[in-house]
Amino acid sequence: DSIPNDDFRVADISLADWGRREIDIAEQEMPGLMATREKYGPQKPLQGVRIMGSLHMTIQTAVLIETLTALGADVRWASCNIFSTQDHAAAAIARAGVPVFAWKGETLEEYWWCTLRAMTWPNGSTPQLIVDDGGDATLLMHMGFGGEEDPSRLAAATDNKEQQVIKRLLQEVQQADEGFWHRAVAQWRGVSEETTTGVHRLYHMQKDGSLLVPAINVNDSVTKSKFDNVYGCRHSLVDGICRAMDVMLAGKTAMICGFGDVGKGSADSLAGQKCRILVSEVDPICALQACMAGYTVCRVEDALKTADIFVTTTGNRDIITAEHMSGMKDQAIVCNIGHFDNEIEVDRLNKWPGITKVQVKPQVDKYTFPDGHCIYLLAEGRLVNLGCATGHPSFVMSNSFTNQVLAQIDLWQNRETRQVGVATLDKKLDEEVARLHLDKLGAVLTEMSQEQADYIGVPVDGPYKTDHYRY
Ligand SMILES: NC(=O)c1ccc[n+]([C@@H]2O[C@H](COP(=O)([O-])OP(=O)(O)OC[C@H]3O[C@@H](n4cnc5c(N)ncnc54)[C@H](O)[C@@H]3O)[C@@H](O)[C@H]2O)c1
Ligand SMILES: Nc1ncnc2c1ncn2CC[C@H](O)C(=O)O
Repeated sequence: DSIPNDDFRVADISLADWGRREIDIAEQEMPGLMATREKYGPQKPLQGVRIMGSLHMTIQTAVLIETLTALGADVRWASCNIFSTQDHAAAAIARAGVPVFAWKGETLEEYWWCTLRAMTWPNGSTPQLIVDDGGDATLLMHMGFGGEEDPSRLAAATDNKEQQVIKRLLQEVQQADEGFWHRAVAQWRGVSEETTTGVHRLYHMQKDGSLLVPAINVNDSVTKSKFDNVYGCRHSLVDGICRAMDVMLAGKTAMICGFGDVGKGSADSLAGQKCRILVSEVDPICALQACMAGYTVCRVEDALKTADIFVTTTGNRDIITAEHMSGMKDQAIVCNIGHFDNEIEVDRLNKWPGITKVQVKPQVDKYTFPDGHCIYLLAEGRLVNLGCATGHPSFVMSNSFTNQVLAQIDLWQNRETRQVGVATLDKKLDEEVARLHLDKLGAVLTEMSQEQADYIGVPVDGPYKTDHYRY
């Protein structure tokens, strides 16, 4: 059980030493973050800044947190997924004195309670900056603010369980302190968003005029999305499926839904294990890319009788329906590596007439349909690499998180002038992040002569590409 405490809540604080030992290893694999501590540590650019994070509480995130505190920040943290916390990482961070509210296997009510606690300092103050992953912290701030503008918004009925949980929590806050969210937004200077789905949410709010603060889209730094989303998933998808099912992958047929950054890495992950790869796509360009990779492009419904493994990677909803699962091969494995669990119709699966569900082990559920065939759903449709394994390894997360730290510094240093809206980091910073990670791999860069630089029209020291260049 989690251990109640005045200003942190983790599963088991006695795991802290184990967490610390693994953080020590991770630091050796995260040169970008360690270089950022060395470069910016002395000047403490985030001195005293209240930063709240809503981002998977993993060993890698622990190194991010301790980089932010090394730069002077006053940090509080929650995870952005009910299954993604690594309890020994949370324990180590709590032991280091950072208020963290996260444990693997939170209920939805506990998840949103953790998010609110991470947002609320003991003296009642709230974050000046947010590090968000998927946009749940940004959502809570905006829904809270909106609920104070118009309380009927919180009273509006919804059949979505998570929305019900959030609205109940916000009504409790409103009863306790009706001006809380207006004061919170008045203190809030910006948010840096980690992932594709969270960035979609930000652009949507920018477009409908509801965005309340400046935001930096970290996902679209090349050294984030073309690394974490691709190579991180290539590494951690197969890890998640193997830890969950320990099934022989070679020779089996895998259906990858979506062939964007995550889909490309996911397809390579299972192709690397000699699976036959099918791909579904709505975008003809990505579909053509899948063909060029030698994969078969078809629809989910075309694969039901042939695919042994289904992986959703779209950031969209209802990709694998309950009907799809009712028509799948016996023993099919179904999982999602997109940010939210709505890619698979889990609620409708649970309500399917005559369905039976048996938990094989945590995050592995066996569903048997009335006709006798069964499917295995991993991590209840939540992102399988963090729910069934430990997510991406440290080196690739160092690229993502170095962008996060640079974004937090940028948001704070430009807080007086930056406009409300969504921006990305400069290409020079993107190239600097890549540069920080080359030595670790023994890469030796070539330097252009001035004549060469002039010939291709770029500065000798970069930026080396135009803003519209596609890597
Ligand atoms: N689990 C992880 O470690 C991890 C890491 C990075 C990103 N993500 C998440 O993964 C998701 C995908 O991210 P991305 O960067 O690859 O996005 P992306 O936009 O590059 O790719 C998504 C692809 O899905 C396709 N798609 C959309 N609807 C579809 C449908 N109905 N059927 C088939 N294809 C469809 C799109 O055309 C697009 O090519 C997001 O939710 C993102 O937040 C997860
Ligand atoms: N090890 C990890 N620590 C923190 N975040 C991680 C890790 N592995 C993947 N991610 C990113 C998840 C992705 O950004 C998402 O949440 O959609």
